[in-house]
Amino acid sequence: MKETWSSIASLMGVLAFCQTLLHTVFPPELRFAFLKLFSRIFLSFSSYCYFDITEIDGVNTNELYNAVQLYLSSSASISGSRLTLTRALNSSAITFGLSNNDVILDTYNSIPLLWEHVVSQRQSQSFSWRPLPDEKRGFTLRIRKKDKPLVLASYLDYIMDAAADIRRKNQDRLLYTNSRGGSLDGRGHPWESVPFKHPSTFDTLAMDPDTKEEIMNDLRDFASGQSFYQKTGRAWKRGYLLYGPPGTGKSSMIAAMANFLGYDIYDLELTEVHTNSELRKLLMKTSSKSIIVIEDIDCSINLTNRNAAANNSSNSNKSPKTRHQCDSEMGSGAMEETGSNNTITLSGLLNFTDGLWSCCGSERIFVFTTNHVEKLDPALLRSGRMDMHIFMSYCSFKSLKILLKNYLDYGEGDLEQSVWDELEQVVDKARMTPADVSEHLIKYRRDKAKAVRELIEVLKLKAEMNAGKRGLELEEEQEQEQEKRTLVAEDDESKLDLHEDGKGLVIKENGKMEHHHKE
Ligand SMILES: Nc1ncnc2c1ncn2[C@@H]1O[C@H](COP(=O)(O)OP(=O)(O)OP(=O)(O)O)[C@@H](O)[C@H]1O
Repeated sequence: MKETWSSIASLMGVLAFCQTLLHTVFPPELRFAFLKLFSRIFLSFSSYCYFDITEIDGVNTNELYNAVQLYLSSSASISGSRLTLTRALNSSAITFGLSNNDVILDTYNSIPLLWEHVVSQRQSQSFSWRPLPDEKRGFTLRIRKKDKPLVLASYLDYIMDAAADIRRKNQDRLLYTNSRGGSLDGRGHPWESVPFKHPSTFDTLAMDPDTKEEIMNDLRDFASGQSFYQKTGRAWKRGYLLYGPPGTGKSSMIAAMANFLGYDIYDLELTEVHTNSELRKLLMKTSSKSIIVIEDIDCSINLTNRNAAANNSSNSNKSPKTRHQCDSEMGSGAMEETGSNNTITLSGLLNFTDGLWSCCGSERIFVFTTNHVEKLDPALLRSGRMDMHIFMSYCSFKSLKILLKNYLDYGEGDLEQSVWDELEQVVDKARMTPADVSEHLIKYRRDKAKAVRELIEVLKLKAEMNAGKRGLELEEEQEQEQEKRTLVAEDDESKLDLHEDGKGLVIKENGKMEHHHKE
């Protein structure tokens, strides 16, 4: 035993001596050159080539490194045996990552690719304006030499796109508002943001399934249409007009759109914007992949103009009216432009949505909502400005089925056919909004059978009321028609009739006839 230890000690001594000799005979520069030469020879005989993607490129952060890290964190790579877990700021999702100096195999178009996460200690820095992390991190991609052109042409782009998608999905979406009277926050941003957590999706939205499918396809085409918009030279934007009575799901539709595409929402409160240049600044500060919403467009423009006019004339300090006040006060000339440069006008707004500014930003969706489509200026409705007009209607039978599924978990077979028939018969006539139906279902949701029974009763009552109202309206219309006819008849009699009968001018007034003979 003692002999073994003494031979190990003497071996170590010899090794230490050799190392000192090596360091003295071969200075570091020579050793480095030798290693380089060796690796070149190795690479020229190897059938693989290697790409290093370092975290920090010089002093700049390498975007590709972050993208690869995210890409490798996607579910496909969770099969690795040792992974790191992270949760980023502003995110509710946990992502997986490759551990230090671990490898993972990926395939792209059936080509095998090996990724290694290389982490080494950084040599201590003497002085730097921008201190670098202690660890030097990077990814090394190993591919077969013959696959190199294909990988370089599309694999890296594919990774960048996939990473952007993952980033969007992981990151909580934000809801931006400009309700600070146009002032900037501490960091000079005109928008305030809060995490956007509206749970509405196209699945929960109660509306005609065909229309829903059409809208979803339209959104899909838009989101994946970069090359189409580039090829045709059109601005990459799309406008939707949502109209219908209050409570039919316009706001829910916007939330569903945002959740479907993973876009942020900018809720543009026009009553807080006072000039066209303010509006331009706000729009310029929106990011791509976002939905810019202008709710109650009829009220917003009207209010601003009216306030501006009031301020100009009396310089009074009136507080802005709410949308609901506006709703009840709306006159028909809502969309008039003031023409003044200092005031936000319809044309100012339309100029932006028309694409004059779109050269500075792309992939934006505009959504305008209104409860009074008939009051909108035709300029706004012109095709090209609003690409799709979506009517959000009262609760139909198809919508009702979705609400019953959402709130009571009742599917086709869960209710007797006679109940479905009864619901189908009254729901259109009742003209209830999905909001009212939802309220009702929430109220009785603990007793599902009662909820349906009560709903049928309410629908019937509303249908009867509507029929009665319609009856009264019809009676009123008939009376008015009759009155009109009487007036016309009376008017006919009292009408002044002038004509020539060859002998002279004949004047017929109130049934009496007078002849004025020619001289
Ligand atoms: N089509 C719908 N599908 C599912 N839920 C709906 C629908 N319409 C309304 N609701 C329910 O009613 C509530 C109010 O609806 P929402 O605010 O989307 O209507 P709106 O048309 O935007 O109303 P307003 O014009 O008053 O803003 C929603 O939170 C949702 O629960």
